[in-house]
Amino acid sequence: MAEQPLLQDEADQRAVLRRAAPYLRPHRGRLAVALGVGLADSAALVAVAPLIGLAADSLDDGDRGGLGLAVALLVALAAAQLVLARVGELLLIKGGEQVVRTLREQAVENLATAPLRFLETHRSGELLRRATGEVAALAAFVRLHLRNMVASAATLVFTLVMLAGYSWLLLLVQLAVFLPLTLLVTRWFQRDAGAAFGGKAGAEATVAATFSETLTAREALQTSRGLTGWTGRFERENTHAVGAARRAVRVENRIDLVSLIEGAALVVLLLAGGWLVDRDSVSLGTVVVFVVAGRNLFDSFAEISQLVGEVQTARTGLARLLDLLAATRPQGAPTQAPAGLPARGDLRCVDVEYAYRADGRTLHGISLDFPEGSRTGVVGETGSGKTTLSKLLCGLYRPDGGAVTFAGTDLADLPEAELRRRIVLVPQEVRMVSGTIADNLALVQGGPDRARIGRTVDQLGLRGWMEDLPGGLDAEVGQRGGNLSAGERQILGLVRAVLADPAVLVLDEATADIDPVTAARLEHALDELRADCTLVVIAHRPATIARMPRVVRLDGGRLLVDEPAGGGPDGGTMTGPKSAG
Ligand SMILES: Nc1ncnc2c1ncn2[C@@H]1O[C@H](COP(=O)(O)OP(=O)(O)OP(=O)(O)O)[C@@H](O)[C@H]1O
Repeated sequence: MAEQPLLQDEADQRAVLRRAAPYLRPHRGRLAVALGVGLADSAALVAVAPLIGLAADSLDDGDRGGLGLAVALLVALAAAQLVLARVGELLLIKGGEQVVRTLREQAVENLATAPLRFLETHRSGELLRRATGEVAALAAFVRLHLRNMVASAATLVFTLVMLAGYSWLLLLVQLAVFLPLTLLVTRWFQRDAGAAFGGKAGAEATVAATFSETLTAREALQTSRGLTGWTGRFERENTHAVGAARRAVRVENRIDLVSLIEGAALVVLLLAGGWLVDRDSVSLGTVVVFVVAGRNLFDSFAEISQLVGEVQTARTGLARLLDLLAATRPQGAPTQAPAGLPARGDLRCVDVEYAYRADGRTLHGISLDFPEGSRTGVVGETGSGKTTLSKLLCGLYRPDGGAVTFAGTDLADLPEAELRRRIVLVPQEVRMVSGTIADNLALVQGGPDRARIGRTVDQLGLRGWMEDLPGGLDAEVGQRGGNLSAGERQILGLVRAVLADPAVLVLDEATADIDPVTAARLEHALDELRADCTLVVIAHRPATIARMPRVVRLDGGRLLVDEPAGGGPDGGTMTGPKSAG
């Protein structure tokens, strides 16, 4: 079984910043300037306390000149701080938003090129949540809290350094009360924060994924049994999510204990300061500096403590997003087609093995040649592995063993765009994007214009059908093509495939939802495709297979029959085991 990176509910929260570094790097200049201005802002704030201390000492000494200077400096500092605070905030928000934008774009790009198996293995709601919800939470953190976080941390450090310059003794007294208790509380918080916040985010993502499945599978769920069972599951997940949110709040509340510790530290500071002034060990101004700066100290610590929850949420979101980016990072994807790769060629699979699960193989040693221009029907009972084979033939899955090659080149060595130019799959369920029919047909590489679309519609004998559609080419297809019937979507899927003019066209039950008369007409038109287009048609409908000169039958993931239809000799190369079928 091919190794699939699986996303975990509780993201890896180690070294989050180091893992985020590649996304920060392009914006490091802007971020450095923003940080520099932020630090200058904090330094200006911290400088207020010594100036008030200077004013207090000048007042105590009757020094009017010193008092005037201190007041003038205070006014200048207040004005500078106002400007620095605003500029720093704007720069930091702008830098942070750029980083978030880079992450968002990368997530969308990675998901658009992620291997099909990765997308199939994860619930789309979960992927959506990581690629949009977590990014939105990060953007909100940047807008609302990042600046406060940086300013508070810088203020805390600068204040400690400044107070140490005034009186080691008073600082030690203050820290002896404040620090050990606060560290204990913080450690208590941190011990459970990762699991609590990760659990909350994971539980919310599960609810979101189930909700999005409710919307996509609502018809199936509307039977009374389906809905009851599903509602029960939704309730259980919801209860779990509420429990996880409560746990996160309880853990977050632990941080509030820091306010109590602050009060105790201030009382101790005033007692010790009064005693030291009484003994002339420190000046009155120094105690004033400690009281004023102490406020900064506690305020910034309180701010940090209050933001710890937000930081943890943002950190968890970032970690979940980074996990998604790591799991979907394009790995060694070829960027250039091998020199001389022809536009047309033989498709071949050699000893192909494939397993979805570790406990059982789906395809066993399939070897088949599809020479250029050949027409092959693939049949087999439900679950025999036809769709799996079609995805391997188109390079949407990588074989666990053996290889699929086009014109002698392993599909794994072809860049995605080159592969799609040559091999196109039309599945039973045709995907559409919102917009008009013309928009959907123009999605083909090269963006065909209306004239070319018109010619292809004519070629497939669909002119009348298209004209009967209200709005014709300009009809809105609705969300996921919901304004069209399943058969109409299939017809458009076929038109789109023919417009792509691939070397190999693989149809997996691509006409199953179309009425037999229209299907026969379309299939006849497909027979008339250019002679060098290889056609592989998977179908249960006998009339569809009857048109094929060669038939391959799968049974339990093994090649049972590979022979010209009706046992004739003109069905193309046969390399697999043959039987009478
Ligand atoms: N995404 C998947 N994850 C796990 N198992 C899968 C997946 N898709 C298919 N299978 C299993 O692989 C086997 C082959 O499935 P496949 O869809 O290839 O059969 P099929 O011949 O195309 O069937 P049908 O005629 O119903 O379309 C089945 O047993 C199926 O349960």
